[in-house]
Amino acid sequence: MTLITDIRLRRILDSRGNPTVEADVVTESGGFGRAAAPSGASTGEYEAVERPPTEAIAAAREHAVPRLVGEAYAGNQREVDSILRAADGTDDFSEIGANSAVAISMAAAKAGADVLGAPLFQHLGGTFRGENFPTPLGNVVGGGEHAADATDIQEFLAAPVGAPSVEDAVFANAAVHAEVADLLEERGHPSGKGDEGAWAPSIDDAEAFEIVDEAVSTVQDEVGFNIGFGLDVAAAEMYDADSETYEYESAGISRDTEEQIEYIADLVEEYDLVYVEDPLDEDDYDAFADLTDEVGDQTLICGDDLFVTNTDRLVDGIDRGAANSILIKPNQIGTLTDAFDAIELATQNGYDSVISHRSGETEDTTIAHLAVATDAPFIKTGAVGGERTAKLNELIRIADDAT
Ligand SMILES: C=C(OP(=O)(O)O)C(=O)O
Ligand SMILES: [Mg+2]
Repeated sequence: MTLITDIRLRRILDSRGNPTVEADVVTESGGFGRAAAPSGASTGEYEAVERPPTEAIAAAREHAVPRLVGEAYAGNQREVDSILRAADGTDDFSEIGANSAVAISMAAAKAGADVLGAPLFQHLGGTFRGENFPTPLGNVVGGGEHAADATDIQEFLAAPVGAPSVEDAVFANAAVHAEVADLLEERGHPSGKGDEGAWAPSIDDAEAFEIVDEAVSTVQDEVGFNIGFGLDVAAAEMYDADSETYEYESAGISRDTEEQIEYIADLVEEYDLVYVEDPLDEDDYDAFADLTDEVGDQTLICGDDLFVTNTDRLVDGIDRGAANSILIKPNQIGTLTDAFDAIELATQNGYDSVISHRSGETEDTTIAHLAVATDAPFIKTGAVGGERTAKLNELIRIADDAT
């Protein structure tokens, strides 16, 4: 019943106005799944390769589609994904593009769920999935590669860890986002938004810390539950390999690796940070390990560019005690099977998985289902903006249907 009978690929728009790949998968019994690839801006050096969509689509039509249509079952995700890997023939999806691969992989999962008449999270997670829902990390102020002339740290995140429900958490993040706008206005920094819908004011990180801290406290008092504070430093983007320093350009500060570790450890203390992503360069496992040693019992130290959803890199991290959490972005690795394998390996080794959007997104909601299916403690998918609220609203619907 889930034999794949047709795959269609097309170019559609992403949230930055760039083209991306969308896939439709149809099965023998009329099951249908549609999914689209997201796209990063602060991409990790070791990510699977995103090809220009026209090339990725042509290559997938030539190499992957004929091997899947009439041959693979959408309900058998591992089979679909191993055919995608074999059809590509490289380690990094540089032939058919990780964008074509992930779109087909996710569309096949949705077609498989459709045939079963089950929601995607249940198809992926099975009946014995956990009963928890992820806490959304809401990007409220940001810069780095996501906005020009804004903060050096890429993302200042609200983390409503005490929220009694997904719905309360989603609305709390939106409230922090709105409160930040008021504070920026009061301080004379009216601001536009970056790629993920966070405010992108022309201020330095020190002022952003003050503003987000105040906004989080104000909303916390209003809603009556705990809202934490988190960061995606995206430090690989500010690391200068020649001078071996982290360059904070808006503040005119340069930190060597030791200073960077101490700076981050101090921030964890001062702001009681519950989440710190990519605080160090993507090649520096040892520095990640040192920081994890220092503050890993107080906060999540999450590897995004460090691990790129790749089990080989995660094994290296586990061996060296680098980080205690992994960011999961299916398009970084190319298939849902690879993403699941990374989550499973992480769980077995006491690392928390955080499911994530990309800065370039579509209305696709697969990651909301992936987070619920895998019992992930956090999902990072923005606070406001249509392509972000697509996932947040889907989470609210999933929680509503599942409880
Ligand atoms: C979502 C992120 O940004 P991008 O998609 O640009 O890598 C990130 O760095 O976590
Ligand atoms: Mg990141």
